[in-house]
Amino acid sequence: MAEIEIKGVAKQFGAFKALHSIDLTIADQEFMVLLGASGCGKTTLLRIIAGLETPSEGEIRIGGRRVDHLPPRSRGIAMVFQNYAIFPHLTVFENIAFGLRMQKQPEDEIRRRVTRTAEMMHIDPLLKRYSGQLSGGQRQRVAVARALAMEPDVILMDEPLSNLDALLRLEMRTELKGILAQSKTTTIYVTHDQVEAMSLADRISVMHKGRIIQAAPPTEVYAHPAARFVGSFIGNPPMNFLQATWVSPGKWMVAGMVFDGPGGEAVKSVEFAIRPEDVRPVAEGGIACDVRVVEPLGPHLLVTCDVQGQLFRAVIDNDVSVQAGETILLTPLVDRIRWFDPETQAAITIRGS
Ligand SMILES: Nc1ncnc2c1ncn2[C@@H]1O[C@H](COP(=O)(O)OP(=O)(O)OP(=O)(O)O)[C@@H](O)[C@H]1O
Repeated sequence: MAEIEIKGVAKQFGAFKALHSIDLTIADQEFMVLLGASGCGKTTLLRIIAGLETPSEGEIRIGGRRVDHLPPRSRGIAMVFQNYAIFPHLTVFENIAFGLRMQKQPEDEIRRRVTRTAEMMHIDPLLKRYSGQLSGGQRQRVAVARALAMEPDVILMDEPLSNLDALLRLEMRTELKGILAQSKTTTIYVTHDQVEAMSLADRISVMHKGRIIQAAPPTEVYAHPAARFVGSFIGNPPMNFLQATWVSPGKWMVAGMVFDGPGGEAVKSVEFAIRPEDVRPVAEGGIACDVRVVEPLGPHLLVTCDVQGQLFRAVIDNDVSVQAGETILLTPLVDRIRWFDPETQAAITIRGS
């Protein structure tokens, strides 16, 4: 069992606070992705879990055992990093065996584990090759095989696919998902690529300025962002936000249309949000959108508009005739509308949404 518990973990670099009291529990065998823009603290959190960095505050437990005072080698983890430290002068076999030799495992055990993980990663025909002669994708597999050969409880990965070209990235992503699901390890995977995060994760922790803003399954993060930041970071193009004005309890005017929204005394102002794919063109009664740019995206059109001085993007079917300079009417799918508090930026939940 390798549940990972992170409690109140903070990290200060001089006067700069890189992490603010992080609380996160990753279940045994869960695939958790840390997602966020450059500098949000993902790598720092991963390095603290690995033991390569000491937290300024907080505790870390792996499988119930407190590890934050233990050296990396005693934590039962294996790591795969962006510049995956494959030794070019060693064969693939010796690269995969590297950690096992450090652990002084017996020779027949080393052979068994190297062969098994090489088969798993489809690099068994390459075992005798020198790693310097491999392609980027093959080197990447060697790095993952080396981590898996340790049979760790936990694998930590920091942008492991970022050096690969787009097609190889896609292939490796699919393979990694399958292999890690079989291997029964608990995985923490750092990326700033939201597509990678969505496709791999059981849960995504969205980080922003040293905090975890939301930790939830990918579909939940996408459909129900807990904060404005999450909606604006996840999704390509991201969520649209429009100002709303109060009409009467539970009714809000948004760009000339009235919608049911948050009610109650406490709600004084709200922001309306809708994903670009959750609007439909209508002949009358929609939000008036002044079309600025139309971009064909294969099956869809990306239409960038101005709505009363606010940027609004719509993804609509490519059989709709629309041109820059026109005004079109778009109506949002009512069950996809989300509301945010402009002050706290937190999502306001209303019944049924
Ligand atoms: N050793 C250090 N000394 C001072 N500041 C640091 C140190 N390491 C990281 N930081 C700062 O802490 C913040 C978080 O860095 P971190 O590397 O964790 O971000 P990240 O989200 O992984 O970004 P990236 O995707 O660019 O790797 C950054 O502002 C970084 O400049």
